[in-house]
Amino acid sequence: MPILPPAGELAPASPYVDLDRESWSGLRERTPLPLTAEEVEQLRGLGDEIDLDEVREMYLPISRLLNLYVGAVHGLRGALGTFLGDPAETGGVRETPFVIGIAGSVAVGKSTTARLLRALLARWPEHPRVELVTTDGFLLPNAELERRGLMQRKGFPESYDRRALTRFVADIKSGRDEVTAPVYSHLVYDIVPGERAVVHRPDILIVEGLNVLQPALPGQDGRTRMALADYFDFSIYVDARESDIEQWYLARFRKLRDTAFTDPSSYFRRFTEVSEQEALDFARGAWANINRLNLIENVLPTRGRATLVLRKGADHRIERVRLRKL
Ligand SMILES: Nc1ncnc2c1ncn2[C@@H]1O[C@H](COP(=O)(O)OP(=O)(O)O)[C@@H](O)[C@H]1O
Ligand SMILES: CC(C)(COP(=O)(O)O)[C@@H](O)C(=O)NCCC(=O)O
Repeated sequence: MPILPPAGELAPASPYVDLDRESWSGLRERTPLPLTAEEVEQLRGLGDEIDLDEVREMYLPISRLLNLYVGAVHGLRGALGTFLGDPAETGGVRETPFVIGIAGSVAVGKSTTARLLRALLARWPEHPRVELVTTDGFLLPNAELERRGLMQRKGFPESYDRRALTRFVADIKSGRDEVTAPVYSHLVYDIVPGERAVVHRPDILIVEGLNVLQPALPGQDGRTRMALADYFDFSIYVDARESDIEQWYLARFRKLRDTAFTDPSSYFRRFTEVSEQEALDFARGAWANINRLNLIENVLPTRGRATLVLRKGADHRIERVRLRKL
């Protein structure tokens, strides 16, 4: 039975506003659609069914909201600059990039969301330079994962160099001209030796990855460390039913078996040489023992921290949107 507050007292306000498709879609107002059907097709990931109507109805309101947030945060930075005196002397707080984190399970479609938002946000004249980085570049190399007994934990928080990832975003946030990150290859399933991705002072930085909303690591000597999310101005959690995500993961594995896995340098090439049934048995195991476990133990518990939760249905269309208002 629900416990009612004593007469005269208000129930605690929910920190979220929950909207269905129709209500959310109306919030795009007159935001123009700057993409064509062909561009959407190029941006969407393998198996992600998003089309131009979905972008117009559900992604344009996100673009409008983020444009308003960027303006508001710049206003706040102006206030901080005024308080601190000459902004140039205080590290130019006004010019700090706006940072967006995008979290969610393996195979939920984070990278499609991130690429679409990058394209939509870059069309606003106020913030044309939008950079996108994925956190996989900060995975420990396979040799190190093996040394630590973590090869079956790829994607779990402990499989990343979390300090380097946080430092990377902190450096961009502090307005450095050029910041670099290691690069991960899905094809060879490892960090690419010697390769670096370069980020040059963007107006907006999008950081996409499984664990971007994880709390801070406990520091030594009782000192508090900064978490990656402490550098975010806005965060998005891409959500869906666990059974739908599993189906998307398996369908993608089947498609990859006919495409990327046939490349001689693919780590998964052996699955093109066994029956589809055997390959899918492996994928089911990887889902159950690695990715589902990580979703339940680490990723899903961070959902409540996101500014915006996009809940997708089995057809990949966003069914509901939850926006943090407090
Ligand atoms: N084994 C693989 N080989 C090639 N590409 C892959 C492989 N696994 C995942 N990808 C691609 O990597 C990207 C990130 O995938 P993932 O981490 O599952 O996140 P999401 O599906 O939420 O974007 C996707 O574009 C996906 O298609
Ligand atoms: C590379 C990933 C850990 C995702 O990295 P992210 O960019 O989210 O940090 C993930 O896509 C992955 O490959 N997981 C390993 C388990 C598997 O092969 O399904």
